[in-house]
Amino acid sequence: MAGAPSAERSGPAERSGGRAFAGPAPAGASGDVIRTRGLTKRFGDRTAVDGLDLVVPRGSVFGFLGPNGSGKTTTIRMLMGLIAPSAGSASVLGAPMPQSVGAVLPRVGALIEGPALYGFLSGRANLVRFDAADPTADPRTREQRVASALERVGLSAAAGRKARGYSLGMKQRLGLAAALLRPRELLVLDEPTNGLDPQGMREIRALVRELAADGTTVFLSSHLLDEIEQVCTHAAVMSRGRLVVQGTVAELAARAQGRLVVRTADVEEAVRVLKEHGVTDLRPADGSVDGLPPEGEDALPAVCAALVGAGVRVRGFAVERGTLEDAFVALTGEGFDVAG
Ligand SMILES: Nc1ncnc2c1ncn2[C@@H]1O[C@H](COP(=O)(O)OP(=O)(O)OP(=O)(O)O)[C@@H](O)[C@H]1O
Repeated sequence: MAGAPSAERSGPAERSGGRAFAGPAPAGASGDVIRTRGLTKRFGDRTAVDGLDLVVPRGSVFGFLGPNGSGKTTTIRMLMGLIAPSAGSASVLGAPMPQSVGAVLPRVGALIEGPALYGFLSGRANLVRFDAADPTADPRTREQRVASALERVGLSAAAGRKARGYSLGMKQRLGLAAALLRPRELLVLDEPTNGLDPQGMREIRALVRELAADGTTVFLSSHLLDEIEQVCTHAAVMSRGRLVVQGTVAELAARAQGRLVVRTADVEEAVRVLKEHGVTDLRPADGSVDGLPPEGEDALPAVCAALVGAGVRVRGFAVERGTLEDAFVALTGEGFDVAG
C-alpha cells in the first residue's frame, strides 16, 4: 500500500542470536530525518530489533541493508508508527513516533509490501482512488495531481491501461506515484525492487535517484549490496536485529580491505611466492590469483619484486577497492546471505 502503509506482515522465519558491532549513534545535527535510540522490538521471546541507534541525515539516500529476517521491516513498521516498540524511542521528521503519527505520516510517502492496487482499474483510476482517500486532498486539483504523479514516474502513456496488465516494475512505479501525490519530505521504501526483473530494477533505481536529486530524503531497505552501492549515499547494515555499522557508503566500503590481484600465466608459482610473502586468503583462478595483502607501505613493492625475482610473468599487479560485501563479511564474520 502506498501513502498509508499496511500493518500486516506474514510468515516470518525464526532467527535468533546476534552480536553487537555498532557503537551508539553519533550526536547529530537537528537535520536528521530519522533518529532512533535503543529501539527494540520483541515478539514473545524473539527479539526482532535489538537496541537500534539509527541516524538518517536529511537529503541522504539511506540504504537499510541486511539479509532477510534481520529486522528491517520491523524497524520500518516502528518508524511508521504501525507497531509500538518494546523499548527505546524513534523520531521521524523531528517528532516522536508512534505518538506523532497523525502529524508525521502526511509528510512521509511510504511503499511497504508493494502497492495495493485494483487490477480492474486503470493506473490513473487507481491514483484517483488513492487521492480521494486523502481527506486533505482538494478534489478540484485532483486530476492535475494525478497527472503530475504519473508523469513523475514515467507512466503517463500507460495511465489508461488496466493495472493488472502492468509489469511488476510498472506496479511499483504506480505505488510510488501514489506515495508522491503530495509533496513528501521523506520516502520510505521497503525492498522497492524485490521481485523485479533487471529492467524494472533499473527503472526504480533511476526514479529514486531523481527524487533524491530533487531534495527528498529516501530511506530504502534492501538485501542487495550492489543496489545500495548503486543508489545510496549512506547505509546502515543490520544483522540479526542489530545494527552492525552505519555511515556513508564510501566510508563503509573503505573499511573493507582491498584485495591484491595478480594477473599471470604462472598461477601456481605466484601462489607459492605470495604465500611466502604474507599474502593470505589466496584464491587462484585461471590466469590470476588474488588475496589479502600484508599490512604496511613497503609490503606491496616487496611482494611485486619477489614475484618478478622468482620468474613469475606478472601481467597485472593491483589492489582492488573493497566492496560493501567485503566490509560486511569483515565486520560480521558472516557471508552476506543474499538469498536469505
Ligand atoms: N509479527 C511478527 N511476529 C513474530 N515474529 C516476527 C513478526 N514480524 C517479524 N518477526 C520476526 O522478526 C525478525 C525480523 O523480521 P523482519 O521481517 O523485520 O526482517 P527483514 O530484515 O525485514 O526481513 P525480510 O527481508 O525477510 O522482510 C524475524 O526473525 C521475524 O521472524
